[in-house]
Amino acid sequence: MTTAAVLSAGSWGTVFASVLADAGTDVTLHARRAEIADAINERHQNPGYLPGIDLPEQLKATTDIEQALTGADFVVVSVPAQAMRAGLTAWAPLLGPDTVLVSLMKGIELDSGLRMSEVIAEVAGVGPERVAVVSGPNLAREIANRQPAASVVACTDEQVAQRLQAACHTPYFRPYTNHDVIGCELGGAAKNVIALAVGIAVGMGLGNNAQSLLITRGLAETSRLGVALGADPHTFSGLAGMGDLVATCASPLSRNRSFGEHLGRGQSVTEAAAAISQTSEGVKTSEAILALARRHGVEMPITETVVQFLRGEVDLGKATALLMERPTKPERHTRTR
Ligand SMILES: NC(=O)C1=CN([C@@H]2O[C@H](COP(=O)(O)OP(=O)(O)OC[C@H]3O[C@@H](n4cnc5c(N)ncnc54)[C@H](O)[C@@H]3O)[C@@H](O)[C@H]2O)C=CC1
Ligand SMILES: O=C(CO)COP(=O)(O)O
Repeated sequence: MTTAAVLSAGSWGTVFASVLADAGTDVTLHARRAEIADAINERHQNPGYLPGIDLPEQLKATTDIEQALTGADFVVVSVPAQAMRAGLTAWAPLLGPDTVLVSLMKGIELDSGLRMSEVIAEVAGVGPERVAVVSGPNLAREIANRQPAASVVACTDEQVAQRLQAACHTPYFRPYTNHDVIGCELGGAAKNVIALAVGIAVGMGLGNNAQSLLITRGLAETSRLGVALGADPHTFSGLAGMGDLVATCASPLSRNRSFGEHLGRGQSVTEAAAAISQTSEGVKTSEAILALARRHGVEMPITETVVQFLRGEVDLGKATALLMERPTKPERHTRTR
């Protein structure tokens, strides 16, 4: 039987662990707090993150990281992107020699500009063939309710991707394999920044035309950066690109979109963070993506405006003007700029 450890028991970690359990994988979920592990083991619930959701009875939880990691075929990491390096540095000595590490995270590391799979490979000292990524339109609460969803399992090693695909395929969760790790990860991280922008527009009372503008041009600037980083451009019209962007930007369940809505209604970044209370990766990842774009000479006007607004350099009116009053241009260039 395939075995997996999932670190840790936040929204998506808990739900993806449930998907693995429903797919017949033997899963241990690592929780930092004993009351979460107890609630999962005794009542099959994680009320702090997923109130009212019944988790699979076969899903086990522990606060003992060694117990979680020992013998795991897959170690699935789902913590805030900026906290991942520190966490994995502590866990790395406990990993088995053949363990495959799986990232569920949709963020870029702020200091280094590295994607999560790159940080994992660096910290764990493993090659890219032992690191996989799961990314797609996967709002945790919908999947917790076993509503149909699809996702992408990306790895440079097709056989590893297929093993993970089998380990998480259920009647309600349909994973596709993909070899384009760069594109899948960038699509997941960048859509959080665009979801912030869409949320801001919604909070300002702007309509569907403005939201569609941000989604469509957001995808265009994401694709430009992706191509510059070596991604396959087709990935951005797939589940991990357009698919995730549309689901996140359209859904009130998205923390990033909701965070943006608070900002668009005039709240500060601190007030919005307090109101959301869960991970909104786009806030810090916007800075990381803008730095990457500048390094590669790629223009990302929406991301740049989100960053300026989050820094308090422009207000809502100026941010809107910055985007709308840019010099006009053809919709599609063959160059990256
Ligand atoms: N929630 C969702 O619908 C989805 C989330 N993701 C991604 O999964 C990753 C994790 O997100 P969620 O599980 O939703 O976040 P969350 O905020 O619900 O949970 C974060 C988890 O990380 C743990 N953690 C470990 N070190 C931490 C630290 N230093 N600071 C704070 N928490 C720490 C927390 O205890 C908690 O269990 C993010 O990168 C997110 O973009 C991806 C797909 C869907
Ligand atoms: O990644 C997600 C859906 O695919 C979840 O988005 P949020 O992190 O904005 O809630």
